[in-house]
Amino acid sequence: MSAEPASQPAPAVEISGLSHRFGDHLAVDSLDLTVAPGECFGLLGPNGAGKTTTLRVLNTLYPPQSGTVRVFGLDVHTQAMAVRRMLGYVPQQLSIEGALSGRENVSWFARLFDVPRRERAERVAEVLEIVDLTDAADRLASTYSGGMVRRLELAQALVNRPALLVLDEPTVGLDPVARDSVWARVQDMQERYGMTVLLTTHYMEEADILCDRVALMHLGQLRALGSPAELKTELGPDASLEDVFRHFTGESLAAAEKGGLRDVRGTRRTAQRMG
Ligand SMILES: Nc1ncnc2c1ncn2[C@@H]1O[C@H](COP(=O)(O)OP(=O)(O)OP(=O)(O)O)[C@@H](O)[C@H]1O
Repeated sequence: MSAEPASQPAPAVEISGLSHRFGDHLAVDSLDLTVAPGECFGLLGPNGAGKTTTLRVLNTLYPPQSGTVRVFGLDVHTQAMAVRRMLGYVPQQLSIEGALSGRENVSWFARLFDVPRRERAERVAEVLEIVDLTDAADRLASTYSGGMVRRLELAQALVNRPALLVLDEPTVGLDPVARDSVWARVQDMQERYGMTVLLTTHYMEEADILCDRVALMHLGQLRALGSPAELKTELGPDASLEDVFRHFTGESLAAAEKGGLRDVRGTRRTAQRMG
């Protein structure tokens, strides 16, 4: 009897022919993308490239208008609840409640994501420890610095031990030390639990260091795909990932960062409202 062929593990993310319109505007245009399990994958591109829209379809927030999106083989449209259980998501906008303590914020997410009641307190303490917020856990979140708020959001996203962690510009508006601290936690989690990470960032040096592969999007379309090293080598011996970005989008990073600053101001306004 011939042996059964070994079945391939499903990709962590499989996007085929995804398009998404807002009225007449085509925000995502026939996107095909596959992310392997365990990979750290960066979705890059200037403001308005379609990155957040893609993540929102993936996160089951928007139903796919055309094409298919699967997370570990599960269809985001027909198996949305099962997909949500596999996901941790840190959105661009702040998602924490300033009038609750750090611990209460994470506990609330643990309830929301069906972490069994008996395990909740322990899991909440575990993720607060991972993001180095144990000492501050019982302070109101409105007293946290920007970096602490981002680390708290990371703790929220991690509390259900997601197989896929989706981060939409998690370090925007943070100083370099706080940014490093967020990424160190993400890498630690990835190593500990073999998590797949899909992130967007406007910081090319971060993408270069952190990501196994990156996709460059522009005007809703995929323009380049590969490891940072491959993309840089294709462009020239001394090319940086910023050069690759400029080459494929025709935009300067300064323009992209201008949008980033807009986001920072928005983030800060939200933080002020919280506090
Ligand atoms: N809810 C919406 N209604 C109308 N247009 C939208 C909506 N959300 C996004 N868009 C438009 O779709 C396009 C893609 O937006 P998206 O937020 O996905 O881009 P992005 O690559 O994430 O940009 P950024 O880096 O600024 O976050 C943009 O032109 C944007 O203005």
